[in-house]
This record gives sequence, C-alpha cells and structure tokens, in this order.
Amino acid sequence: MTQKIKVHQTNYFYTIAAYYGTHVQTIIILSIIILLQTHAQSPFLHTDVFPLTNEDYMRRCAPVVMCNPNSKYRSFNGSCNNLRVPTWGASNTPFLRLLNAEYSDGIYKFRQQSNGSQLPGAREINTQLFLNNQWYDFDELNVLLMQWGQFIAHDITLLRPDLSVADCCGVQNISKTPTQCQNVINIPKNDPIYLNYNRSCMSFNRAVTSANFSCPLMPATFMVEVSQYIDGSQIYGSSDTIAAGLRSFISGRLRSDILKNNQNTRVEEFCPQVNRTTLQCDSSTNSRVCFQAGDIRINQNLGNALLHNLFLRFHNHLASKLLYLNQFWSDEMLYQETRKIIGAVIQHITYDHYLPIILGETYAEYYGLFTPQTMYNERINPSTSLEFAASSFRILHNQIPAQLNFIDKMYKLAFQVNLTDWMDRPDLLPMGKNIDWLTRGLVETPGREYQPSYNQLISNFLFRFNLPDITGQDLLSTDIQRGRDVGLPVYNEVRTICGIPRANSFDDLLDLIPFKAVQILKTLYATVRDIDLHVGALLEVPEEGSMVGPTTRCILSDSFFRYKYGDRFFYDVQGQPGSFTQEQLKTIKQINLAHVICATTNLFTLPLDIFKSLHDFSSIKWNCDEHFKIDLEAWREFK
Ligand code: HEM
Ligand SMILES: [Ca+2]
Repeated sequence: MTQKIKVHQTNYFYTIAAYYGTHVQTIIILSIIILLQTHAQSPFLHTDVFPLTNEDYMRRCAPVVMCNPNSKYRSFNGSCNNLRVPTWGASNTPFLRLLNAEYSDGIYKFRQQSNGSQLPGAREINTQLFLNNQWYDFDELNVLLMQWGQFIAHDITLLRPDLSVADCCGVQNISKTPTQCQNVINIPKNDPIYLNYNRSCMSFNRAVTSANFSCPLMPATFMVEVSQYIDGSQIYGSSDTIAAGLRSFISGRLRSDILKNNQNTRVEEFCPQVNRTTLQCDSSTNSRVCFQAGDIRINQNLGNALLHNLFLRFHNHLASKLLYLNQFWSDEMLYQETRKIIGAVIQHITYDHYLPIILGETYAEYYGLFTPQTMYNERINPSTSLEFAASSFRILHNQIPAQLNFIDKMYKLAFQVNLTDWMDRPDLLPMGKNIDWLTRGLVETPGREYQPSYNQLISNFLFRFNLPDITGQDLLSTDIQRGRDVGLPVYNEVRTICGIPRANSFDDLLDLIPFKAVQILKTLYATVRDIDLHVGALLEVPEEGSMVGPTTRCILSDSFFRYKYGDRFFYDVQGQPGSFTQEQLKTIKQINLAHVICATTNLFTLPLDIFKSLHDFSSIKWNCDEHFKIDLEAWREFK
C-alpha cells in the first residue's frame, strides 16, 4: 500500500510514500521541497537564516533515498540519520554555506577587491604577514593533539581538488587553460624561498563542483565526499562498496596485513596495502608501502597513517573481545557492534577531551558541547559548512610540527624526520618498532604553540615529491586560495555572524588583531572589507583559555554543535533504535585515547591526560594494565 503523508507542520514539506510492512518500515522519499527559512540554530551564529541557495541541490538533484527508521546502525554514507531530510550529512551532498558565496561574477570567478582590483596574491600575503612569524616556544600540549584534529577532520570533510591535470603550472601558456587550472598561485619575484629556484608559479587545482556530479548549480556548489557525521567513516569508508572492501567477513574483523620481522619474533598488524597507483601515494619514488582505509588521505603523512593503523588494530581487538563474550554473534553483528563502539569512542574523545582544549573548557561547557547527555534535534542540519572546512578548522594547520620524533622505550630520541619528507609514503611505519616509537613521539613531544603562521616546511616544501621540481607547495597559500576558490565570505562578514562588530576601518581590527599586522594588512588590501577569512582569522589573538581566535572559535563551535545535536546516532542520545544501555555508556565514557594506544601498541605507561606532554607536572605516567583496560562486560548478551 502506498500512502502519502505530510511530515511535520513546519517550513519543511515532504511528499513521502511510506510502505508499512509487518516488521520493517521503509520510507521512500519521492520529492523534497524544502523551505529552510527558519532553522533551529546553534547558539554561536547571530543569524537565523542560511543562504537560500543551500536548498538548490536538495530541490533539483537530491537522490531518492530509502530509509529503515528502525535500523540500529548508521548507514555508511550518512544518509537516513535524519529521517526528515534523509540526505542531510550524507556523503556526496553539498557543503552548507553559512553566508552567500562571494564571486566577482556571482557564480564562480574569484572575487575582486571593492575597488575592482585583483586580490593580493596568496603567496604574497604569506610572505608579508606570516612566514617570518615563527616562534620556537612549545606547548604543554603534545603533537598527538594536532594529529587527532586531522584524524577527525578526515571524518567530517573531503573537498576534492580536480586533479585531472596534475601540474597546473605546466598548462598556463597554452591557448585555453583548463578551468581547474585558471587560478594558480603566483610567486612574487622577491620571494624569500622560491627566489633561489626561479619559480613564478605554484600549482593550484580548483575543487570539483556539483557539476561533476551531474548537477550544475549557480553559484558554484561544492560537495562533501565523505559522511559528515563523526562516525569513523575515515576508518570504515563512506559507501557500502568501500566498507565491504575493507572487511574480512570473519568474526567482525577488518582486513589487515600481518607483518613479521626477520626472526619471526615480532608479529604486528597493519592496514591492508594496495598498489601505489590506486591511492594517493607518491609514485615518483621507489617506496613501496601504500595503506588502504576508509579515507583516501590515509597515507598523507606518517602521523595520520599511524592513527589509522592504531584504529584498525583497535577495531579488531574489540571485535575479538565481543566474540569472546558472545560466541554466537554473527560476523555482521560483531562488525556493526564494534563499529558502533569505535564511532562512540571517537565522539567521546573529540567532545570530552579534544574540544575543551581547543575551545576552552568553560566555553565548551557553557555552550552545550560538553554535556552529560545529548538531546537530539531533527531540525539541526549536521552538514559541514564551507566556512569550517575551507578555513576555520584549517587554522589548526598552525599546530603542525616541522619534524616528527621517534622515541624509544628508554624515552630517548631514536631519530627525527621532516614531516614533509614522508608525505604520501608511509614506508617508515612497518619498519622495526616504528609504530611504538612514533606513538611515543606524538605523546612525548610538546606541540607547536599557537602562532599566526604555519611551520617553515609546510609553508614551502609540502608534497615536493609529486612535483616536477624539488621545491613544492605552501599549505598556507593553498588554504587562502582554497577559500577564494569556493567563494568564502570575507573575514568582516563572518565576524558579524559571530556577533563581533563589523570593522568599518582597518583600525577597527585592533580589537582582535595586533597593531603590526593591521599595518601590513593596510598595505595589502584595498579596504578592510576585502580581507580573506583565513587571513583575518589566523591573525586574531586567541581567546583566553582557548587555542584559536574568537571568529574561528565561533565557526568551530557552530559546526561541532551541529555534528552533536544533529546526529540521531550521537553516542549518548537515548531512545533511538540502537541507543547504548546506561551500563555500556559508562564504559565508553571511561575510554580515552590512552586506552586505544594501550590496546594497540607495546607502550606500557602513558599520561592520564593523553594530550599533555611529559614535561607537564600533571603528566605522570600511568600503567596500561591498571588504568587503561577496557572491560566490555556490558555487551555480554546473556549474563
Ligand atoms: C599533519 C599534518 C597535516 C597536513 C600535511 C595537512 C595537509 C592538508 C592539505 C594538503 C589539505 C588540502 C589543501 C587543499 O588543497 O585545499 C588539507 C586540508 C584540510 N586540513 Fe589539513 N593537514 C594536516 C593537519 C591538519 C590538522 C591538524 C587539521 C585540523 C585540526 C587539519 C584540517 C584540515 C581541513 C579541515 C582540511 C579541509 C579538508 C577538506 O574539506 O577536504 N589538517 N590539509
Ligand atoms: Ca564521517
């Protein structure tokens, strides 16, 4: 029987045909007409209205989705989490814009300054404002904190550059430059680094748009290519096919490679490996290792690949514990229950341990990011915003260290590598005791203190192996250029939706930005309105107790608020199919990243405050066996 029902008397209207079987309710969304004029908003934004163009994709191209509202588990692509708008937060749906797109043609061309001139070059901005602002002070917080940030960034966002032309600089002088190569980054003649290499161009590929998904829209609309919920999609994949390819289909386990050392005395488990050319691995060197996981960026740097390997081991560790407790559970049940626990652990670490450090404890608690229980609200849109992905969360690129330390079990530095020397080639990880040594290195090495710059190496020599010359790229220029590529609103506009007064002159910026930087901004930009979001935000002095300035804090908090309250499967939401029992929740809330490390490496002692490095007084060591054990008794089905 097909029956038309109207869901909720609000500004959302759906035509839904619901098929009721005896046990399973399947809802087929036939068409969606959404008027998103009012929103249950996060408390961080001083506006109630998102740009109307956010609805265009939903109106014209949203796929037909079938949902089973009784499902205990998340879908892989994130669809059907929100039963009113089943595509909210799903992979391959558009980024949300908090403010209207800023393009000079209103559609796709880079914006210009208020007086009609070109914007200052991204690299020029970096050399004038940031490159020489390097402090060598270190934080009491460790490098693991930075690495956790990237790990979750890859859980919630992927804006893919169009790499169909590998080197955009090489096609600049041909008669018709391909669209994706039309905005390469110009290198000024007097560039302090590239001057020596006679380079005038840095490659930049514009991001793919909804047109690449057979849905051309105006203004340019950008697609998130991963599930936008914090659900471990970087581990499991954001589609059924990818997820299936990563499973062993035996006892709930993920596929893995078991590697032995020469004497067969050490056996270690790693992510499965693939042919280098099939993933984003550096193919220009004779290196061999290329890991596979749910996210294509797994091999991007050693720290990220390390966390992926630890979480693969953690999954298989928990799956075997669950099997021990419930010998009759099927592979499917073991896999899904383990995946559910891993997703919960990632959310718990992010909200209870990571965000209070980044945003400030009092602030996170006051605004509901750190609560005893989450009340799900189906009117909150959990989609990743462009402002967040293309700028605000990237502000934490300033935490990336230039070097990674490998520390042995006597706490001695075994060796050190430049992070940029090992991009897209994780060859070091399976060698010797490097998993343990790098893990210890991330825990024991103090992080880069907050400062308005990225480290010298990622500011000049990123990804140099894949390029025709030895210099490479600049991550900060790329971030500024990416903001222009996706038409981000300017800094001043974002201030206003964050409740910070609009600056009417450069000097009005002195409320948040130091005097010297404001003087340089005056020489670069025509008016205060022209300043890029990323530039203004990175210059802001951090708020007391937090690691970012007020504008960044506002956009980060808005996003994490929506990832929490807009997620029907958020780990501590009650009353949903598959909600954890109180006993299970108690176990999850006791787990921190130290438990994960203890279960997956040969480290025996760790700080209780896992994001703090040793030199901090509170960071005395605690034994894995006594303090970081996981008891899954609450998952035993028959006591
Ligand atoms: C460990 C070293 C890291 C490296 C080498 C790195 C490098 C990169 C690169 C190359 C991009 C793509 C740039 C573009 O073409 O637009 C990117 C994007 C991004 N990064 Fe990082 N990153 C690192 C760590 C981090 C950290 C610590 C965070 C946040 C805490 C972060 C957040 C992001 C975000 C949100 C994006 C946008 C992702 C997307 O939507 O596609 N990254 N990063
Ligand atoms: Ca996800």
